[in-house]
Amino acid sequence: MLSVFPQSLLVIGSGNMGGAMLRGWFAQGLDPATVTVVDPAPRDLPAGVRHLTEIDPGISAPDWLLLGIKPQMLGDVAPQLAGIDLSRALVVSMLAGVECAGLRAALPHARAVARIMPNMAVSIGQSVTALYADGLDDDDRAGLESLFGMLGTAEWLVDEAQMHLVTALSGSGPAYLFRFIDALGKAAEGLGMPADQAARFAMAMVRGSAELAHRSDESPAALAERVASPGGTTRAALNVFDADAALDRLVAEAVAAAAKRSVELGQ
Ligand SMILES: NC(=O)C1=CN([C@@H]2O[C@H](COP(=O)(O)OP(=O)(O)OC[C@H]3O[C@@H](n4cnc5c(N)ncnc54)[C@H](O)[C@@H]3O)[C@@H](O)[C@H]2O)C=CC1
Ligand SMILES: O=C(O)[C@@H]1CCC=N1
Repeated sequence: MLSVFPQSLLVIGSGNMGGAMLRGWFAQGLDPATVTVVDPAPRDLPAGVRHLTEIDPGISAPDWLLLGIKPQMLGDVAPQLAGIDLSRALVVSMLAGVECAGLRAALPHARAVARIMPNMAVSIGQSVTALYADGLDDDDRAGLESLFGMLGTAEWLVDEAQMHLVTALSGSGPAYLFRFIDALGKAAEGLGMPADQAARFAMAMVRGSAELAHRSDESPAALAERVASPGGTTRAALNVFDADAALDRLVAEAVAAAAKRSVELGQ
C-alpha cells in the first residue's frame, strides 16, 4: 500500500504545534527517519528525527516543508531557505495571518504552497484544521486532507480571507475555553468552594457538556434552554449573560480582536 505520508518532511520550527503534529503522525505510522527538524530550541523533540539547530544548505530536497515558526520570523527564516531545493516541495504553513501570496513571495522557489489553521488539540488528535490553497493539484489536496484528518478533522475554506476568522474562532479558541473554565472555578472559589475542588468540577462539567453538545442533534443554544428550568438557578445566571447581550458582545469583541490581529500579522 502506498504511504499517505510525504517521503521526506522538513519541519522549520517544532514548538507547541509542530512537535504535537509530528507526534500525532508518528503514532499513525510516519517514519521519523524521513523527518528533518530545524529548530534552535525544539519543544519535546520526538525521538528518531534528524535535528538541526539551523538551516543547513546540505538539507536535501523535501516533499513537504512544514512551517511551524512564529509569523514574525518568516522574514528572517525565508532567506535562509533560499539555498534549499524546494522544486518538489509543498510548503504547508500554519503561520497565522500570512497569506499564500506572501508565502510564495518569501519562497518563490517552492513548487506549491498551502495554509493550515489547526489548534492545540492536535496533541490529542482532536484539532479542527482549516485548509486553504489556491491552484493546488488533486494529489496535494488529498495529501493535506489525509494528514490533517489524522489529527482530528480537516475542512477546506474557499475564501482565503476566512482564514483570519477561523484563526480567531478555532485556532485561538482553545484559549477562550481554558479561560472560561478557569473563570468558573475562580467564581465558585470566590463564593466559598475549595479551589481545587472548584477547578475539578469546572473541568468535569465542561468536558461532559462539550461531549453532550457534540453528540446532540440540538444546537448549543437550544441545549442551554433545556438546562434552564423556568424560574430556576440557570435562568438567574443566563439573565446575567443576556443583560444587554453582555456575553455575545464580549465574545464578538474578543473574536474580532483576534481576527484583526491575524490581518496585522500578515502585513
Ligand atoms: N499555539 C497554537 O495554539 C497555534 C499556533 N499556530 C501557529 O503555529 C506557529 C507556531 O506556534 P507555536 O508552536 O505555538 O510556537 P512555539 O513558539 O511553541 O514554536 C515556534 C518554534 O520555532 C522555533 N524557532 C525559533 N527560531 C527559529 C528558526 N530560526 N528556525 C527554526 N525554528 C525556529 C522555536 O524554537 C520554537 O520551538 C505560529 O505561526 C502560530 O501562528 C496556529 C494554530 C494554533
Ligand atoms: O495566538 C496566535 O497567534 C496563534 C494562532 C492561533 C493560535 N495561536
